[in-house]
Amino acid sequence: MRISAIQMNPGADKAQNLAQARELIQGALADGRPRIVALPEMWTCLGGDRAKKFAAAETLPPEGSNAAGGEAYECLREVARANKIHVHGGSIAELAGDLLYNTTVVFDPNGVEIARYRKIHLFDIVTPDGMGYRESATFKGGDRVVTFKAHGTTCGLAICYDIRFPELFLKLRQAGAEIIFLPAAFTVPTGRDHWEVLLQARAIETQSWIVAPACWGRHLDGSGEPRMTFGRTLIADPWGLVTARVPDGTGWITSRADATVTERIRRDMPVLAHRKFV
Ligand SMILES: O=C(O)CNC(=O)[C@H](CS)NC(=O)CCC(=O)C(=O)O
Repeated sequence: MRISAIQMNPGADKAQNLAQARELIQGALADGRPRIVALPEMWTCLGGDRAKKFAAAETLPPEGSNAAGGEAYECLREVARANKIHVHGGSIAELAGDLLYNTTVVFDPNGVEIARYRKIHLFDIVTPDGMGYRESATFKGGDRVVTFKAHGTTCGLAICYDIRFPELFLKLRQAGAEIIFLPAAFTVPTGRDHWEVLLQARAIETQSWIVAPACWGRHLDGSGEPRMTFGRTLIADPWGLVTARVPDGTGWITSRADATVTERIRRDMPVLAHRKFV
């Protein structure tokens, strides 16, 4: 199954971000004939203040209802249906009372939402450059481990900072995942030292393909300090090798996630059966 991961440079203008996403997805489709296209974390609004984040956020329709949603939600649905592909919608801000959820939605080629995952681990840390992040001031954490099936393959969902919690990835593997999506907006100091290592480690441990679309560059909203993200969108195979990565700038990569590779690695090195503690 061929999968594309998109690297974007979203700002605080939602309409511009939607246009950028559509253009990059069309590029990936023309170039690589993927069956699944995946976007990065918070591609609808990055670098904006709290008010901009709330303005870009959407109320999601009740899960399983197939009712109409907001602008980004319907944009993802339309791209899936028009191109007959699965669309992994990176993550978008979901209205949840006085806070938001950081939420992934996935659409099948008929434009039906087949999965919804709310980021579990929130980024409340200080990076080595002294910058403080408090995601929990704006977002609530989810509490459900989510997988979905695409063309018979089980796929698992995680978002950004979740990558640092291997127990979530073990749960995804135990739920049958062979491909795990990790949309991100990594900081530059943590990305430089941890991004590839963490993704490769999770790929090796879970013996799964890891698809990690990332935001990249400066995210300006015309006021205050620009926010910077690391980028380096990549796909790793279940042996942990990086099969493709996007250089600085916007763009995409496409890799073929070959199930026979996954099966062989899991058969020859049955780490799941060898576990002692969980
Ligand atoms: O807040 C938004 O607008 C979008 N969300 C993000 O950018 C999130 C929370 S601040 N970023 C991360 O989780 C970075 C993780 C990271 O960089 C690491 O684990 O090192």
